Amino acid sequence: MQIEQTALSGVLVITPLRHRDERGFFAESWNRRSLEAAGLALPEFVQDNHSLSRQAGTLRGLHYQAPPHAQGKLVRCGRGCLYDVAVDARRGSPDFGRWIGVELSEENGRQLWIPPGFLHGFVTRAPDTEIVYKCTAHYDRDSDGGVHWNSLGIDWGVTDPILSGKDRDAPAFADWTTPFTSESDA
Ligand SMILES: Cc1cn([C@H]2C[C@H](O)[C@@H](COP(=O)(O)OP(=O)(O)O[C@H]3O[C@H](C)C(=O)[C@H](O)[C@H]3O)O2)c(=O)[nH]c1=O
Repeated sequence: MQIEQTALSGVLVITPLRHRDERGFFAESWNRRSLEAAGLALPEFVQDNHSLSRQAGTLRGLHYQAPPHAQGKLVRCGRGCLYDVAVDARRGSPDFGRWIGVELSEENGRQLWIPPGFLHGFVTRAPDTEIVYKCTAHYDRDSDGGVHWNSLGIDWGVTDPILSGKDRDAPAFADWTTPFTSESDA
């Protein structure tokens, strides 16, 4: 397994080892003991999510859950290809408002660890793309929120994505008050 830092402190790319043979491959997509042996102790996960987006150019984001329901997410692409984006939303952070994007695909097997306190979104780069991700807090509809995808200068590679009504109407980052007041509050 490989663990790589990104330009955002705390956001990591984790790539499990794939054991390949003539049938295909086998990989341990999640193994707490292996990560801890590599010096990475992630919080406990309590919920797994799975969504399918039928068309390329589908954008879901930028989403968060406010404290005390803030979610850390370990994201991977089970089928297809997507561009996954994390934005630091912690007002106390030197990276506040900064973003990174990573291509996750069934081919590259990469995973993105996004700690609580970050906005999360992705845009699909292939039809019938499936995302699966582990969350450190349960879904809480009342603390679920969003920021407009096109209000942070993120280069999504699309100009007219397929969006939910919620995402189309989300507030711009500049007009939004983050609920994450410091790293400890995330
Ligand atoms: C997130 C969630 C949603 N739902 C229900 C609520 C709606 O009836 C339906 C679709 O929800 P939504 O439109 O919020 O789904 P996405 O647009 O994929 O939202 C997700 O996309 C971004 C990328 C994320 O990181 C979040 O996990 C989440 O915000 O599933 C649940 O029952 N449980 C859940 O955990």
